[in-house]
Amino acid sequence: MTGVWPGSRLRAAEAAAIDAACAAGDPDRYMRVAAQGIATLVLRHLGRGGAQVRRSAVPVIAAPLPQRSQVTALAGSGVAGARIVALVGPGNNGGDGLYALAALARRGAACTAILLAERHHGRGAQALRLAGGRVRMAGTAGAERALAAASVVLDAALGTGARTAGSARGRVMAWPQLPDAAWRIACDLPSGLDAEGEEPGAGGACAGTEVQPVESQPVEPPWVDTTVALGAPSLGLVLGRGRELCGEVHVVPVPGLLDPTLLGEPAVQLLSPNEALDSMLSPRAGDHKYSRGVLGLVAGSPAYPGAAILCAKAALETGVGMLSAFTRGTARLQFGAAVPEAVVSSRDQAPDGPAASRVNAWVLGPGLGESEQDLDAARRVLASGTPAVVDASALAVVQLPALAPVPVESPAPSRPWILTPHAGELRALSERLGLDLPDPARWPLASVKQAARALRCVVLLKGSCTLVATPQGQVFAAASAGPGLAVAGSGDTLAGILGAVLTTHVTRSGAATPQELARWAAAAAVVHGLAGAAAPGPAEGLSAGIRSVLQTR
Ligand SMILES: NC(=O)C1=CN([C@@H]2O[C@H](COP(=O)(O)OP(=O)(O)OC[C@H]3O[C@@H](n4cnc5c(N)ncnc54)[C@H](O)[C@@H]3O)[C@@H](O)[C@H]2O)[C@@H](O)CC1
Ligand SMILES: Nc1ncnc2c1ncn2[C@@H]1O[C@H](COP(=O)(O)OP(=O)(O)O)[C@@H](O)[C@H]1O
Repeated sequence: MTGVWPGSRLRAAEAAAIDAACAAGDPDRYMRVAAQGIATLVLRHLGRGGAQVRRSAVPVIAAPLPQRSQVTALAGSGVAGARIVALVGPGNNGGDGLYALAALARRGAACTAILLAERHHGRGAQALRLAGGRVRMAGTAGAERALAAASVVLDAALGTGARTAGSARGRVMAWPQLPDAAWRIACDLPSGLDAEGEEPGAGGACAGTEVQPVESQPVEPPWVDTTVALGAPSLGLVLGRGRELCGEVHVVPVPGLLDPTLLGEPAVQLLSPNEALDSMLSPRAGDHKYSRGVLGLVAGSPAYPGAAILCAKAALETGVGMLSAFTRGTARLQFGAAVPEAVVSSRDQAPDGPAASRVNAWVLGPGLGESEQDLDAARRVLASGTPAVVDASALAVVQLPALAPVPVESPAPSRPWILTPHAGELRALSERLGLDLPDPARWPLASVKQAARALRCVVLLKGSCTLVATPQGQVFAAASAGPGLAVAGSGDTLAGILGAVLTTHVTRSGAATPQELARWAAAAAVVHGLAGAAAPGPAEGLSAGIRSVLQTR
């Protein structure tokens, strides 16, 4: 897993190492390592990958869309003569950019640094000049020409220091438009994106929004094809607009820079595709359908028959031993015809009828509807204490725990549930139960943590980066999904994947800790995102996407 921290924590954890490098007479020691990482990613784009890039060849976050710039033809054509421009800000982010350009100029690229402010990193600029590169002020004819001709643009205007601008707040930097036709790479994070801000009250802004300088206009962060996080990724890359703007994210290790004791626990842990796929249990040689696990489904209603079908198909593709569906009316017939593998019973059989006796875990909610009769079935299942995914309209039956919140050290959850709201559903839950959560659309991390703590169960908040919190405050994240998943029925598919993962795990290993539940939930969300990328289009196709993703294991 890759830890993600607020920018201020990263800055605090690197301060001592940078001070020590200064005292030793080599203040730019870490900056040169970071710059080498940036340069090698540019070289890889140009078709001349270096060793460091091969080591970090798998990005921690894959681009949500195919690369947006149009310059794919350049890839493979090599570095000699490539026109590379860096937009250089006044701080150390600009220093990274200057040193990276210097490294690329030494490899034969035609490199120009465009200074966005008078103040800049002098030694970095000197290194660039010595390597044969040019330094131009923004707004000059030379700068404009270089920018227009660039095939690669490095955004090194602002990094994690953007928010702590201090005296520079109010001074507006020259901010040229990045050319669409160039491949764009950001140094640490797209400039002007806030790396901070987990919760309201800490300065107003939240991670992943544009920084708000006190007196000047907010800087509009650019979108880029690739972001190179230096040392470790900051929260701005996963929250808010981060997923939309940062493209593919690579972490360049900068050994010795970050002091682990000052860094502490990450705010969020990102699950990689491989880690997620490893959480998908394959059947063992001796398995039979019951040892593999039976998933119970309280879903579908005459008004919404399709959601239960999408959910069931996703669960079957992910892999369960058996699926037992409890539905009603005309939905029962439709479900039986569409999912012939399932045993279909009437809703009032859940969870005590014979067909429910072997159910190891439940999914409640997809297409359930709002009638009291249907919601009662969900209530009965929750009262049974069997692990459950609580989705869609079933969220309406969740109540606050009877006891005061948080026996934080409790090893197993008394409520082995995974709630799966999107921001609107979490807001509604918060209002109904008087939780007083911050707005989940604006403060996803704070709201999901507070919800999990108050409800004393695992909460998965859906979004472009899906966050899963335990009552103890640990948060896992899935950032594999693209906006193609924003289609009706996509959430039902996630519930099905999650139901299958939950069922197979609890059947094999028994009671689960909240941390295990949360990790499985994040794994399911990663697979959901990968399935969306493999099978773009209507949600019906996501089952085929799941199959192709799981075949890569
Ligand atoms: N010093 C080192 O050895 C290392 C530095 N690192 C880099 O350093 C960055 C942080 O550097 P800094 O702390 O210098 O901060 P930044 O370079 O991110 O930006 C802060 C600078 O920009 C100015 N500024 C901020 N907002 C402004 C605005 N709206 N208009 C005009 N000026 C504005 C501030 O006064 C300050 O000088 C990281 O993001 C990373 O890129 C990494 O390379 C790791 C190693
Ligand atoms: N822009 C986006 N980028 C990535 N994933 C998205 C985006 N929009 C939606 N999703 C994902 O798609 C799913 C939508 O779920 P939901 O809103 O419950 O849909 P429905 O109820 O129609 O099935 C969630 O898993 C969410 O994380």
